[in-house]
Amino acid sequence: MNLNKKCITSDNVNQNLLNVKYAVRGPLAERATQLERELDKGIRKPFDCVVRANIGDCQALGQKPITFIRQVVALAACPQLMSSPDIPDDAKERARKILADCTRGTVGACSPPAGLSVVRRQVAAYLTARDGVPASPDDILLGAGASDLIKAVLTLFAQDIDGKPSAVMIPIPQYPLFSGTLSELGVQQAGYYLDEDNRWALQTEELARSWRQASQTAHVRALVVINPGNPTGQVLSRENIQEVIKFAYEHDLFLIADEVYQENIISKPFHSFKKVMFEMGPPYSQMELASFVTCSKGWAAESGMRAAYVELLRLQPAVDTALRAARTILQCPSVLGQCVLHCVMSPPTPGSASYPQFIKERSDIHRTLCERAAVAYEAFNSIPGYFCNPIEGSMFAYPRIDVPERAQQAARDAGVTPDEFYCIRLLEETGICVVLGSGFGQLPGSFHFRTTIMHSPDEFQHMLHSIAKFHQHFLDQYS
Ligand SMILES: Cc1ncc(COP(=O)(O)O)c(C=O)c1O
Repeated sequence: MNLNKKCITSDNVNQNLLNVKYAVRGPLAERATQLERELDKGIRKPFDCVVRANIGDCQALGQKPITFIRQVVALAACPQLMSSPDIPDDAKERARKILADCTRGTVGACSPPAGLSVVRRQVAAYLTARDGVPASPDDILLGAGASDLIKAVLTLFAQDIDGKPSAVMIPIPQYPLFSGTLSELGVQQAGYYLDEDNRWALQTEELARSWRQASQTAHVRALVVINPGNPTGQVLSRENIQEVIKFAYEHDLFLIADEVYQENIISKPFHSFKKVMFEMGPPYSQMELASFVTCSKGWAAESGMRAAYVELLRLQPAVDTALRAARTILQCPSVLGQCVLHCVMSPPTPGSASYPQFIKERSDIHRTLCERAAVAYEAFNSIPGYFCNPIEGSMFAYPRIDVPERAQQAARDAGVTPDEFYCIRLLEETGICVVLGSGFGQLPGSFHFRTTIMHSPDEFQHMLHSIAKFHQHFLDQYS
């Protein structure tokens, strides 16, 4: 073997991997890390610290974990704590209940690949209460976060048919888990634009346009909807969901409903796709559906625990078997993560020992979310050249920015897109790290960035103030 010659190179590696992009942790985030190191070394910058506004990870921004969840996890991991007088009885009961379903009563042993039965039953009970339609634990698969499960479901479409590639419809803007995973799998993306001038509504004419265009070269197989939206923060109305379901029915599309922000609701009620499908009755209530919820979001915000579920409805048994066989190879999702999911699906109820503290913690988190959404909306819309839709759900603002023509030219000269140019300048001059709109997709000629809104009040105010000041300076330079 010639050791100077690599066995695997960019020419012979799986070419799909070379196309994977995930802007949330892309070059801008890497530069932010570098800037932090430079600040640590005492190198002077126009700012004192880097503000991470790129990731939707609430605990990374200072949100405290829910005590009940952590007590159950601690007990499950270390049952000796059962004798502790400091932990309430309902947390102990919960841990005992979960451990009773673990092999030999330990979270150190693998669960079945689909997840512990006790957890899947709890998910089904939660869904039954949420939708008013019986859910079955047999339709639930647990995973290491929604990312893991979404990838598993998208893999089902990585198949050419009669020599024609498959395509999956995704919103633009979208969370780049979808575009990145489809690139990795070699599945075509059929983007449909959300209507920014109409609170990011999902227009069926646009779905039809996207479908027609993609159908010229591919078999369009599935339709992804992210509701509440990331990065767009809209919550779809029931009527809008009905239109989407009808569209999917008429075009033989498998529905993929990413509903991970269903508990991050600010100003508009959330309707699950499943509930609306069942309310519509046959034939819509008989369609295939995959819907996802994760512990990374909502009030739990336990991203590091990597726990989520997918509910899979009316899959052909052979497809269900194939998907489950593929999941078997991965052994099982983290059993501690499954404990978190159990708590999220069934939090303390009135009358239980943990309830008062739980309800306070959960209400504080929700109040913070609503306050930040209102502040961000006001602040962004008060900056000349900025436009931001109301943030109805999720935990992001996605303002549109008028980038002056001279700045667009400067960006072209620098070989970057105008939004990248803007975001790099913002980072270098203020230390604020956002995610450029190109990472999510945007109408050609429009420019955005996404920022998380879950910072502490002081940091958030400082951030909004710095962005406004930066923008004025940018305009002075390029207008
Ligand atoms: C819309 C959307 N879907 C899925 C995910 C994946 O979440 P998880 O942490 O459970 O993998 C995220 C994470 O940010 C998201 O924003």
